[in-house]
Amino acid sequence: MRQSVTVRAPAKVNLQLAVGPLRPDGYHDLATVFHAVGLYDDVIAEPADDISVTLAEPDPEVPLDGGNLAVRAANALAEATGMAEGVRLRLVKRIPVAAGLAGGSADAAATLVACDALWGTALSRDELAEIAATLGSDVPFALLGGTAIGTGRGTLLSPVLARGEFHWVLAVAAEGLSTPTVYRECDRLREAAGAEVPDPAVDDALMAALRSGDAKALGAALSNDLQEAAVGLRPALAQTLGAAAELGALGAIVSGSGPTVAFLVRSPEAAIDVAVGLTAMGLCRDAKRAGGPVPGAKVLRT
Ligand SMILES: C[C@](O)(CO)[C@H](O)COP(=O)(O)OP(=O)(O)OC[C@H]1O[C@@H](n2ccc(N)nc2=O)[C@H](O)[C@@H]1O
Ligand SMILES: Nc1ncnc2c1ncn2[C@@H]1O[C@H](COP(=O)(O)OP(=O)(O)OP(=O)(O)O)[C@@H](O)[C@H]1O
Repeated sequence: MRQSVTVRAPAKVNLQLAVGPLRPDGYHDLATVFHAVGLYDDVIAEPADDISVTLAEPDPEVPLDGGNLAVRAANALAEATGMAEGVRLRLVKRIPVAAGLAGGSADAAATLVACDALWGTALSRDELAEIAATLGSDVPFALLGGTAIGTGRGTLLSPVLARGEFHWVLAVAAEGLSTPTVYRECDRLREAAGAEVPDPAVDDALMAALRSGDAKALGAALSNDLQEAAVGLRPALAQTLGAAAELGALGAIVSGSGPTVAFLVRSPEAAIDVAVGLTAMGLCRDAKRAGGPVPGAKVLRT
């Protein structure tokens, strides 16, 4: 048996997030364009008698019991394969928690890959993706990485060929937002407006921008149906989004359920300008630079 496996777990932004009506099962049908970016957690897995998790840096927001998404992933893989092995998981968290960047989902996907290697279960990517979908709507994409269209509740994926690399600045807020709360607020706003909610569809202009690698067109095409709800719950986000033009960004969008705001910029140099500007204006707790698209959960070392 292997001694230790380290897997890299990247964050994501949603370049588009179109949200359909509330379904009877409590989820919403989506048409989303996921995009994995170069901001990573590391999941280090070592053989053990039972399944446990520790953090490289203590963080009271991250549970250390069976509620941790990495532990849930290890349990789900053990159950699906009949494995009696344990694992000691250590998380090096760099992705901010409850930030709309799918950090917990990234850890879950990376744990599936790590335990699959450690336990020698050798499941196919499709088999891992099936287990991933039981853990959360963002987890199958966290396995796949790159850029992909997500439909259904976000678990039906089709990869997109994006030309070139894009540069991002992620403006991290001081406090997270709960994903179900943001979806509920979106439903409430829609009900109050009384308009019919159309079936979600992927935007052609966004797809064309990705295919041609046109960052300016991509900046103009970014969209998120959860943005109004996230701003309603966290009004300060309006100011952060509003700073995009002044800072020379090509576009800005709330990432997923927020509250992180993702700024698309022209170059790594422009990313430094935007990060410095956001910090100087006091608009975020932290401004993280990242490029993308990048591969999903991937073994770094064994
Ligand atoms: C906002 C996004 O990050 C965009 O990619 C995802 O849709 C959320 O994915 P996630 O955090 O993996 O979400 P899950 O753990 O599957 O679901 C948490 C809650 O979010 C809401 N939810 C999630 C996905 C979806 N398609 N519709 C929903 O309404 C539901 O209230 C659900 O109970
Ligand atoms: N390994 C983990 N890392 C971070 N949070 C975790 C983890 N396991 C469980 N959680 C819990 O999950 C909640 C959501 O955290 P996460 O960082 O995944 O949010 P998010 O990025 O907003 O998710 P998403 O974008 O997928 O909706 C946190 O409040 C935390 O208590």
